[in-house]
Amino acid sequence: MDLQRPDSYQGGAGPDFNEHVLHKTILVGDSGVGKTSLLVQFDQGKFIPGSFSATVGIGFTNKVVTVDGVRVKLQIWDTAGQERFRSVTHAYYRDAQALLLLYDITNKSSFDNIRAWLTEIHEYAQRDVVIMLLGNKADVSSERVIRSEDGETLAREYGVPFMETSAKTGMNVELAFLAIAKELKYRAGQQAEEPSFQIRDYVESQKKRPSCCSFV
Ligand SMILES: Nc1nc2c(ncn2[C@@H]2O[C@H](COP(=O)(O)OP(=O)(O)OP(=O)(O)O)[C@@H](O)[C@H]2O)c(=O)[nH]1
Repeated sequence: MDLQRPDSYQGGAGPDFNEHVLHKTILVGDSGVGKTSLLVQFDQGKFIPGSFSATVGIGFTNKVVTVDGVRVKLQIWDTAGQERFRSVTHAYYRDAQALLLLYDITNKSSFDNIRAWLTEIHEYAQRDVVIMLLGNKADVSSERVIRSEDGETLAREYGVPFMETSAKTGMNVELAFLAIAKELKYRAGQQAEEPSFQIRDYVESQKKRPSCCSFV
């Protein structure tokens, strides 16, 4: 796949600015937090229950999201969370415009490792990469060990948007990708007179809404 850099990132682009541009988005986080499941839910609207099969290497899915009447093409890369694949996935950070960083609300170490993931992201990714923190498996309330407030606090500390998701029920899955697409669209087409788009404010305002998005 030929990844194109969005020329319009310099600003001043017209309404079709990203019609042929793939915005590279990467899913990262510890093994088992639900990266593959989140992508399958977003792409196919389904959850495949059953035994856990760890991702080997890396793969991608293309998806078009319509935001404010504009088609935004996301190329979403699903990485392997296991330590042994880390050097492979680092190589992909450099071209990423957005990173969805996941932990599992039922797994404390996956949350504790978020700081290390953010250190890696700051080391290998572009300085202006869009980062969103997701606390996944929010449907498993009986096994929750990380409170929503803890996710909020960590996200605030790093200045990134946060939401809890469930790849099983679909809760906030579309919203997470839509918010990323909106931010990327805003950055690509930014005009001096345009009101600024704040992804964190947008996420906060949309979190509670049952449905929010339009996909093609
Ligand atoms: N209940 C529940 N289970 C989930 C959810 N997301 C993922 N799972 C389960 O958690 C396990 C791991 O999910 P994966 O999507 O394979 O995790 P991953 O992050 O891609 O793992 P690696 O490929 O090793 O990095 C699987 O058994 C999934 O069915 C969720 O939101 N809710």
